[in-house]
Amino acid sequence: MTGQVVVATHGLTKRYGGVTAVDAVDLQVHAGDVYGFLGANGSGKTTTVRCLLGLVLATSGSIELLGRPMPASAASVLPRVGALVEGPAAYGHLSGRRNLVLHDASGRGERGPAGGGRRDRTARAQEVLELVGLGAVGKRPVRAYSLGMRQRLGLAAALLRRPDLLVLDEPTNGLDPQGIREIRGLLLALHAQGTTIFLSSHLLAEVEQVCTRIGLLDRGRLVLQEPLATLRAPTGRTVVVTPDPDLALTALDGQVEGRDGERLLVRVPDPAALNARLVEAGVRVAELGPERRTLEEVVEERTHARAGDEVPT
Ligand SMILES: Nc1ncnc2c1ncn2[C@@H]1O[C@H](COP(=O)(O)OP(=O)(O)OP(=O)(O)O)[C@@H](O)[C@H]1O
Repeated sequence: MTGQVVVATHGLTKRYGGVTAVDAVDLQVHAGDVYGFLGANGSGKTTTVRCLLGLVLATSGSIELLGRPMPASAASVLPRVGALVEGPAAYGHLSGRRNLVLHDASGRGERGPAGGGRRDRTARAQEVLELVGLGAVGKRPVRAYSLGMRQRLGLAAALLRRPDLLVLDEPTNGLDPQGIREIRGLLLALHAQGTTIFLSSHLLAEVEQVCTRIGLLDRGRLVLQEPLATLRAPTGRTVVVTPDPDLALTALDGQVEGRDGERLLVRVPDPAALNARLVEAGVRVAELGPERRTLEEVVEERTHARAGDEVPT
């Protein structure tokens, strides 16, 4: 299954009147990915997710989910997709568990573990409640739930059918750091079990910790789509922190590209070789390692790269 394309779009475009919310986007999500779909507010993430799930119709372009065209194959594809889009809806006067049972019963198409009678549904609901950490409060009415609990209930609903693909739009919205950590752990566990995850978010640090591949939207356009490991690969420079920066500057003769107090950026790709040279020259080294860009730096660079492109209309 790994390597198979589970989400593919070609030239996906969505216009609302004069606003192009999504602009010729070519997405590729492979089986086994945790795909981090990044972009500032209003960049078009939610619209893209809605198009993927057949909730809005694209203006042009094509979409395939799990190898089948969307929305034409929605009836057969969607039962294999778990989705959490823009804040989960639930009946406040009913318990979390009852909401899940209703959700289960109303689902389109039945597959695998889904189906069965009321007892099966209740058991399944309890199972996913426990998975998202709501096992003990499943019988309470949802109106008594905190925002974080509601978010987790939404995630539980998305997991009911043991989906092959999980599509989550800002799943940590409104959660506190503890809640964010819990969702992160859950996503990692699901990923380890083989679920492919498409996660839209504007929280770079979160995405950096769970995702294997990154797509970045900037004003409706996909300006970056690469494995995280590639983006975070060493830049070919080495960072040195030393209490003897002047001595280091002399010893490295022209290879220092930047200096910030005791921190030097050196145009040498091999930290071990550089360390040997510094020690030999009598330079004390406090820290030394390959320079890597953070996801935040990459995103800023790609987003800014287009800032000057704007043609006034
Ligand atoms: N139903 C709609 N009618 C008109 N314009 C819309 C509609 N939905 C979205 N848009 C516009 O499309 C653009 C992209 O919005 P979208 O909600 O997809 O962005 P987003 O990246 O998900 O942002 P956020 O993180 O704020 O949800 C915005 O300019 C928005 O105003």
